[in-house]
Amino acid sequence: MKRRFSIRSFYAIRLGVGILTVGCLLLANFMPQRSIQLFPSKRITIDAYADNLSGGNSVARWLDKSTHTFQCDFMAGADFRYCGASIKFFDFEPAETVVSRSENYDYQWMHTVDLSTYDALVLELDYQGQASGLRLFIRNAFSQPSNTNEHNAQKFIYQNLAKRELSNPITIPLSDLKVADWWVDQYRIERKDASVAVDSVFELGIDFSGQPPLGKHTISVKRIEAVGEWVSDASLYIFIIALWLASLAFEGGYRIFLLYVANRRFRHSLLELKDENSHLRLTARTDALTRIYNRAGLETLFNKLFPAKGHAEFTLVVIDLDHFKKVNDNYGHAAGDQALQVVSKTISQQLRSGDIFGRWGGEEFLLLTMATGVALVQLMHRLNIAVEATDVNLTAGDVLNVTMSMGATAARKGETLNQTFARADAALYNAKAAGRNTWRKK
Ligand SMILES: Nc1nc2c(ncn2[C@@H]2O[C@H](COP(=O)(O)OP(=O)(O)OP(=O)(O)O)[C@@H](O)[C@H]2O)c(=O)[nH]1
Repeated sequence: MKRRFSIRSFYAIRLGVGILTVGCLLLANFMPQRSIQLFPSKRITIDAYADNLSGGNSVARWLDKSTHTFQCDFMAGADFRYCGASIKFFDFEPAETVVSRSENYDYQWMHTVDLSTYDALVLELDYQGQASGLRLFIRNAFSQPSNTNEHNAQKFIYQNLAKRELSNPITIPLSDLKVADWWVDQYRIERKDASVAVDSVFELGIDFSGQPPLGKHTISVKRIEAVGEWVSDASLYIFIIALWLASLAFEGGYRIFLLYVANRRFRHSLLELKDENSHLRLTARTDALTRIYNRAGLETLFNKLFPAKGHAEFTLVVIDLDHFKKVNDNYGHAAGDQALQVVSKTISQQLRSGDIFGRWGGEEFLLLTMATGVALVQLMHRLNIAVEATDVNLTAGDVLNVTMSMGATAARKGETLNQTFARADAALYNAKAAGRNTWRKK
């Protein structure tokens, strides 16, 4: 299996993730802020209003609509003096954007803006007058069954702006905004609903904090913008941590996978070695021509049985093909080989599973059998008859029959292989002397 990753690849991945981390941090620092211009805009109306709408004497009027400059003329009369400008959002472009509420003004709010993904509001205002400061206010749609459509019942959020701040653009973090106490009191808002929300803003306004001094005050609303980061610090850090965790998890997982593969390969080669080993052991003990035990194989087994533990427990039989030289001389060596193969197969077929049969060398075989007495006699006869009756069909087309002579002897207690073998060999000699194709026992 081809390895796609090496340890060096992991270092490369770590370096890549490191570079990506630094890149993200730099990008987050140098990336321009995300912003939305709320004012001026074509899809808004800005209207100036004052307490003369509710029975007071203060009036609001536009001095210059093109610069959104209006004047509040506070006059005594109302219990609570007010005057300001209100910006409302639309999803279409209204015919007129700069209006006065006293002129046939429609209160319905048309469209909401979600500012919750921003961090701050930036305001540019101009103020001429004797008040200590102005107030930015926001109304966010607040749906309670009882007050769904009532304009004043919508969540009122504000921040006071000191007069001295107004000479420059002011940045008001959204987290600095407050929910007005009067709104909470008046509408008996539960504490869980009394927190700042800017997800459905439908009105932004500039008016006065507290009770402003009587007289004329001039306000120009130049610009209102919401600004924020493209990616919050929290998201950025979560992303970086997730990136590292993912790369480390990948690395860990892949290392485990590599270990698993290496382990499997190791186990596989171990099995192969085992197979090879047993194959070698088998070949070392097997005769290449006849596929029965060879001399080494027989000796290994005989070493466990000799010196003989008991008396006449088993019989050792030496088998020798008769006049085999003639077979070779008359039919050729290859025919002799074929005869050896056929004879060893024929003998094997006559044996029991406990019998040990192998080629001792040349045309000589050894058989160690548990058969003794009558069983041995029967076996010996059977073997002589079977071999004699088996045709050796030579490749050249000739059919050959071979015979064999056998010498058998029972192993005596304490005897070595050589001692038993010598007696069996003497018995074989007797069989040969008796005319061959027979067996003798000693
Ligand atoms: N084809 C072949 N011949 C073999 C092999 N091993 C031994 N021989 C031959 O077997 C013959 C054995 O001959 P001898 O020992 O003289 O005995 P024999 O001709 O079988 O006669 P007796 O044993 O007296 O019956 C020799 O010609 C060997 O060359 C072998 O692996 N293949």
